[in-house]
Order: sequence, then C-alpha cells, then structure tokens
Amino acid sequence: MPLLGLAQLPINGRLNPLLKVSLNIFDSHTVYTMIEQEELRPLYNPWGPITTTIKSNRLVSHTYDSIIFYRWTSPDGVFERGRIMARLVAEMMEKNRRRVWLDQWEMRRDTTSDQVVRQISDIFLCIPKVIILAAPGDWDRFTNADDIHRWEWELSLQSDKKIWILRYGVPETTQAPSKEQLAADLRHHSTRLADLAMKGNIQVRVLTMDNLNSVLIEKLNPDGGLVLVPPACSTLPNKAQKRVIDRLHALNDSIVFAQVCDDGSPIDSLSQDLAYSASKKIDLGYDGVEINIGGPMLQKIIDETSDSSTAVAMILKVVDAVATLVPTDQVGIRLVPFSNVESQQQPLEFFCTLIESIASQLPTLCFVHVVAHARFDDFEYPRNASLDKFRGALASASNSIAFISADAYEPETASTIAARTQDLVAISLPAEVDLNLITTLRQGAPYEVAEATADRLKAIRSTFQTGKEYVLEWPSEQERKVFGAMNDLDRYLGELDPALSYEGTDKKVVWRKSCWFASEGISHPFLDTEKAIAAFDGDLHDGLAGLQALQDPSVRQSMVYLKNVLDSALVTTSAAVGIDKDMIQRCTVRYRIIKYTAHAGNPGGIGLHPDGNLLSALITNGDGLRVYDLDGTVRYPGYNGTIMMGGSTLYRWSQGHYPPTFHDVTTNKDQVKVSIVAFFNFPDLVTIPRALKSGSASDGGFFHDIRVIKEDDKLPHGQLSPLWDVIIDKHQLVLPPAVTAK
Ligand SMILES: O=C(O)CCC(=O)C(=O)O
Ligand SMILES: [Fe+2]
Repeated sequence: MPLLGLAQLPINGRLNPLLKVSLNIFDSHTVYTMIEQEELRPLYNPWGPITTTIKSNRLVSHTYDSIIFYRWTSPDGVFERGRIMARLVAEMMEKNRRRVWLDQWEMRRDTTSDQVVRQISDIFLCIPKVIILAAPGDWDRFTNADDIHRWEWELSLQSDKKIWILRYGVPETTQAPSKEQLAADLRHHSTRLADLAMKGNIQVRVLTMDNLNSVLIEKLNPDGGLVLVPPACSTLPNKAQKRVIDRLHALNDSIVFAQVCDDGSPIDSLSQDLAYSASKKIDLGYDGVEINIGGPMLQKIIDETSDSSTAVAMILKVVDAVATLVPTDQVGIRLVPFSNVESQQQPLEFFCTLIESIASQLPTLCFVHVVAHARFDDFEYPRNASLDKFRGALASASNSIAFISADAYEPETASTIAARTQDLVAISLPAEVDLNLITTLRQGAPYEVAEATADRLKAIRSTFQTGKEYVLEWPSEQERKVFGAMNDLDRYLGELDPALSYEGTDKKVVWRKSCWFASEGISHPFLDTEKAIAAFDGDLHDGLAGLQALQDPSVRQSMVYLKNVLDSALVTTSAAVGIDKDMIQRCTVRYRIIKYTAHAGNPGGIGLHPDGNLLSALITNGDGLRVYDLDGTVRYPGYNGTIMMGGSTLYRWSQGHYPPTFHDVTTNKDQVKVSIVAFFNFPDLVTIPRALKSGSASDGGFFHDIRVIKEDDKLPHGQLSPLWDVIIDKHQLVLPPAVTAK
C-alpha cells in the first residue's frame, strides 16, 4: 500500500478536519507514566483485621451484572495486554446486554493490603458475578502470599459470588480445564487458593484471539484514515497484527502506523533496539511507525537529565537510529508534554526545542503528534491546554511535517482548530469512550456524550435535585497524587497562624489556618498579582497569603495539580446541571485551603451552612464534614473523591430546582484535617442571569442581585427559609436566638 502524504488524506472528498488517529480500544496514553524504580517492598498480610469501613460507593446507583477486575501493575509490560483483554471482554459482554463494571484500578507495588481489601470489599457488595482474567504468568505469582494479584484471587474465591475465570494468552487450542483441574493446577502454587477454588462457584473458560476477533475487527475504524496503532496491538501475535493491518488497509485510504516504544532497555542498546523493532513493523506490513517519546527509558532521560540539551541530543540519537532503518517519511513521533509538566520535570520549552531539533535534523519526517491530555478515561478533562506553542515550534522549523494535535476535543473545538490551522486534529478521549464517535461525526450526526458519561451526568443531576452531595471518585493513581498534594498543603498551612473566624449560619467559632487562590475560570492560571487578588471578591488578607504561598514551588505544584482535579469535577457537574459551555468558561473560581486547628482546647469546625455560590468542589483528607439532607438523614461523605455540592446561587438560578447542600464541619481537638474548596461562581456580575434554562417563563421570584443574595444567604429566614425550615425541623436543630431573630 503506497503511503499517502498525510495532508492529502481525503475524507468524504475533502480535506480531513477530524481524523481518528488512534485505534482507540488499544490506546495507552498513560501506562508509561507509571514507571517505578522502587524495589518490591514487603507488603502486609491482607488477612489481618479489616478496619476500613465500607463507604457508600459509586456502583450502587447502577446495577451491574459483573465486574472484571483489571489491575495494571507496571512496569512489566503485561498490564497492557491485560487491559486490552479486559476491555474486549467487557465489550463482548455488553453486546449481550450485560452491564459490566470494568474496574481499572491501578495497583502499585506499594499498594497496601488495606487499600486492596477496601476497594474489593466495597465493590463486592453490589456485584453478583466476578470475572477474573488469568494470564499465563499468574500462577507463578501465587507462591508469593504478598502478591497483590494473589490477594485479589483470594478475596474473589473467598466470596460467595459466582466466579468466572477467563484464561488468556494460552495457545489457541487449549481446552478449558474443569474446576478440579484448575484446583490441581493451583495446588502446585498455593494450597489455599486450590482449596478455595474447590469450594467456590467457578466457571473456567479459555479466551482465544478468535473469541475476540469479531469484537476486534468490528471496532476497527470503518472509515479509514490515519490509524496509529499503539504498542498493545504490536505485542499481539504477528498473525493477529496482520489481520488488523489487512482489515484497515481494506478500508478507504487507511494508513496504518505502529507505535514503537522503548522497553526500558539501557540507553546504549535503546537506539538499536527501537530501530530494529521499527523495521520489523514495516516488514509486517505497517505503513510507518510512530516513536513514542514517553516509554520508560526515554521518559527517564527526560526526567533525569538535568541538562536539557543533553536530553534533546539523546532522544535525537534514538529517532535518528530509527530513521536509518525506516524511510524518514514513514516515521512520526508522539509527545505527551503536559504530563511531564504536571510532575514538574522538563519545562514545556524543552518539548519545543525537541520538536525544532527533530524537525531540522529530519526534514522529511512524517508527523509530530502531540497529545494534550494525559490520563486514560479522563474524557472530561478540561485542560485543553493550548498546543499552539508546539505548533509554532514545528512551524518555525518545517513547513512540510504534519502536526497532529490530540485532545479530548468536542467536535466544535476540533473543527475550529482544523479551520484555523493546517493541522490534523484528533479527537482522542471521547472517541475512546465511544468507539463509533468519529464515524458518527463524519456522517454529520450530532455529538452525543457516551452512554457511560450520560449515566454519570444523570446520576449527578438526580442527586443534586435532592440537595445531596455527589462524590466523583478518583482513580487510585489520582488518589495517591491528591493525598500527596494535600500533605504538602498541610505542611505549608501548619506554619501559618491560626485565625478565629465566625462561620456558618449559626456563627460557630472556628479556628483555622487558611488562605485562598483564585482564577478567572476553569483552566485559567492562578491570579498572580496583588492587584488581581485585591480586585477579586474575598478577604484580602487570606488572598495575599495565598499569593505568598504560590511562591513556594512545592505548594504551587500541588495547587496546580489539585486545581486540575477540582476544575475537572466542576466541568462535569456544570454539564450535569445544565450550565452551558460559555457560562462554564466565564465563571470564576476561588480555591480556599483550610487547616482546622484546635485552639485553647477548642475543636475547629464550621457551622451549618449551604455555600453561597453556584457549585462547590471539595477535597478533604480527614473526617468532620457532615451533610444534612432535606429528608432528615445526616451523612459523612468520606474522602475518596471530589465532593460536589450545590450552592444557594444555583438554587436561585434554577428557580428552586437544585436545593443547596447543607453541611457543617466538626473536628475534634486532636484531629488534623485539611480541605481545599473550589467555589465556582458567576464572575463579577451584579445580577445573575434570570434562569438556568433559557425559555423558562418565570424567574420564581428569586433575587438576582448578587449583593442581596450574599446578605440574604446569611439568614435562615430569607429566601432560603423554606429549606431551613425543613432542615431545622427534620434534624431537630436549635439555632442560636440571635440567628433566628428576624
Ligand atoms: O472542610 C470542609 O470539609 C468543608 C469546608 C466548607 O464547607 C466551606 O469552606 O464552605
Ligand atoms: Fe461550605
């Protein structure tokens, strides 16, 4: 198949504005960011007492028929395979109208038994059937009682659930063993597992490529285009890869590139290894190769080479080596710059220099593919950070190398960029969730969010209609980073002086250490000048303290990370309650960090209140937050995700449709708790728009003047009084007389 110049790729007879560049079921943006250098640490015995209480969880609102545990445990390369399998099996089952929870929890070598037990037992409560994907290597790991994979088996087999064991990676002719054979097999490695297997309700099946083939082939982009096949696919048997290539070549004008990625081998042999595997890919029938500058070794170079020109030179050497074995116009490179900046390694300029150097050294290179988002399944990630810097860098060095930008674009954004630039634009994350998305869009159908997203939005909406909070849970990788960042804030706040403040409608006295940061909107940077802080609504003292805090590089880094998490939750929740995109962009955010402290023996806390703004996103690392429902229940949201709450402005704007979430905080005197709250609100508007949904006839008589709202909010007998009456009555509260007096 002749290689077409990318710019000539015709889609529906015209130059392609939306190009599917990844074979999404296989895509693997992040796996390589999880490289660890640590040794395997001894882990605790998982069968000790389980102290973790089971929290309300995300599965309850849906009914799933089964769960597939799928863990990735870097960096042995096997995870990638497991992930494809999990995904494909889930799809096979979903075709049969079974709802599958694909549990993609990242397990690390330092994951503790407690975390495993918590996660699994939590999920077990609401799932009738467990599917275990068993790779050939698993058995060998079962002699090690500390192996996290083994705990998972043990917990599963110990449960009263129906278990399906799907073996994969075995020769296609393997017969599924009986339960007895399975137990006998396991007995060589672990008597306990064997005994459990004999007792349990188990079905064993063998999963062959043929089982999967129909799903696999069906999912291949039927419209053709440039398909960048990621490494996971390249690790399939050659026969399977050929099938994929053939299928894609049979489609209109498809060009198929394989992603090649270093396997972590030492730098000396890296260039040769990569060049060799790239040439093998061409022999196999691929039209070209995409070098992923993000595999373990290259990433290590980027992370650890302090001198950036040395790092650039080392990477250039690798790219160059590939280009000696594969024609340069069949070589592209893939970069994921933002994920690096997040963990503060090389600055973005490094990637610009890298792009410029590669482009001038290899002027006939096929493309530079820059991926903006960095997380798997994070399809609502609002960063959409501009890639113009990188575009500019490439343009300054070459006018023939194609630039491909990939992000969680929506069709409008993608079209705008396609119209504004000469670039190829890839919708990556939404297409990963909805595999037919690109085809649908090309056919001119309206953009609809994927079913899973739609379900989530619906769940948020119905929760908010009852005035309750909604918790957007974190994947465990994120959880780890969030708590790391929270510890950092804790450290910083610990050095500030505590201040007394009177909070909540009941004017409870609080001791807290606090400061705030602000931004002009989602994905805007933090305000960085005294003038901007002074102009922003809020107490100046704490605002200036926030400005000071940003001078501390580690606080800044942690805040940037937490901001991303909070912003993402705000975008999702805004979409759920119907705040339109323009408004989302215009709303400002104040991020307050708080450390509750005891003072003179008095515990810290905040009195009962609803927040006054549109939406609040809260991350906290300790107990103390309490939510008062309108139905009289009291709940403690816990801290395994971003807690979303409606505010009184949303209540008014939605004309009473979304009651605000009433909450308070009580911490005892020995307790440490740090919180960060993102208050999302209209920008300096004096009056709020009349109705959340355009076309609403009446405005429900609610105040629209923000200043009036602020005053009114402080009182339980203002516009919120019908709600306060319910709360006071259902929870049998007694507010201080000064507060209740009209
Ligand atoms: O720290 C918390 O858990 C909640 C803080 C809060 O409600 C607020 O600052 O409005
Ligand atoms: Fe609050």
